[in-house]
Amino acid sequence: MTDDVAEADAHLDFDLEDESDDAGEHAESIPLGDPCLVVDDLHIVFRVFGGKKRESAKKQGLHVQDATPVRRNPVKRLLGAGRQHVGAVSEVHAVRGVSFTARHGESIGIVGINGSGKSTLLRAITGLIPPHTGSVYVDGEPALLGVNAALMPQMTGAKNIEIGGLALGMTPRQIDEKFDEVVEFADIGDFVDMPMRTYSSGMAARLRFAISSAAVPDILMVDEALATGDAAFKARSKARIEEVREQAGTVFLVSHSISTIEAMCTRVLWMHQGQLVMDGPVEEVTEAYRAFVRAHRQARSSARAGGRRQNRQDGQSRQDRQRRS
Ligand SMILES: Nc1ncnc2c1ncn2[C@@H]1O[C@H](COP(=O)(O)OP(=O)(O)OP(=O)(O)O)[C@@H](O)[C@H]1O
Repeated sequence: MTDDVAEADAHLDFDLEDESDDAGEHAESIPLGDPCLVVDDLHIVFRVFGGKKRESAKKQGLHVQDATPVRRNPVKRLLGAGRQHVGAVSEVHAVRGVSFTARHGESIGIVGINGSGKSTLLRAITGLIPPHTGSVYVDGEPALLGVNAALMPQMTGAKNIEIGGLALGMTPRQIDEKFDEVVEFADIGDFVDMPMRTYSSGMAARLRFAISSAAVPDILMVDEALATGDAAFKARSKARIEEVREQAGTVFLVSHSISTIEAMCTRVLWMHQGQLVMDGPVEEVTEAYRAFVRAHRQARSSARAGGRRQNRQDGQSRQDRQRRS
């Protein structure tokens, strides 16, 4: 663990106490295969136009700096008039020097407070975001259809199963064969013929998970989808994750629910302020992460109590002064 963790700011937001249906369960370790993914000193930097993201990223302790101004060709500048962003260009260093190796058959949880870089790391592994520096070597095809992935909200669930399946490299025939299974797994019933924008967030997340795991991918990425499901869905998801691992696939699971991570993973990566602060067996990392979260909750509530005390004292002194004058 680095000093960064000890210095973490008070911008914390997570569900540590959501100990749910899967509390107390543990994923079984299976013999691991060869490495299937190597992440080597990976850095991801976003260029941000205007000040809003920059301020929120700064609050989370991320490294934000002014970027060198982009010189635009004068003709393009004129053509683009009215579409230019207002405010300075800055950079958010969302992933900072992350390195690790994953093996076939591993189920790896990624934990960390909001804005620590978990989703960015997943998206970089799938190739959705190019590395600023460093490298990602993948053996196999990662499937990422987490809750942030863009299926088409205006299209029906059925059409999205087709699009999602094609995006994952399935043939139209394979999609046809898997169709009923996906609908049943997602438990969306007749909603399959309704546009996805009419779905509850839970239904949409379940459908994404069902699509992304339909083809038993080499690397399955799951970003929070399981958090929105009920006990039965979680049990089905767990079985699906096991199936992927047994067929020598690798699973990455981002979740704010420690009990879900404990139930479904065999290894945990803890991200903080874009860095990998701990990488190890589930119990070791979740114990340290729980302690970190509790310490910061305590620090935050003491700071709030101190603030209230100070306000009361200030109010009292004001009243005293008014009485005297
Ligand atoms: N497209 C983007 N442009 C600019 N900054 C971004 C972009 N995507 C993410 N960021 C910033 O990068 C940092 C890491 O974000 P990321 O979504 O990876 O964190 P996270 O750990 O997944 O957070 P959460 O738990 O809230 O989902 C945040 O400060 C975020 O504001």
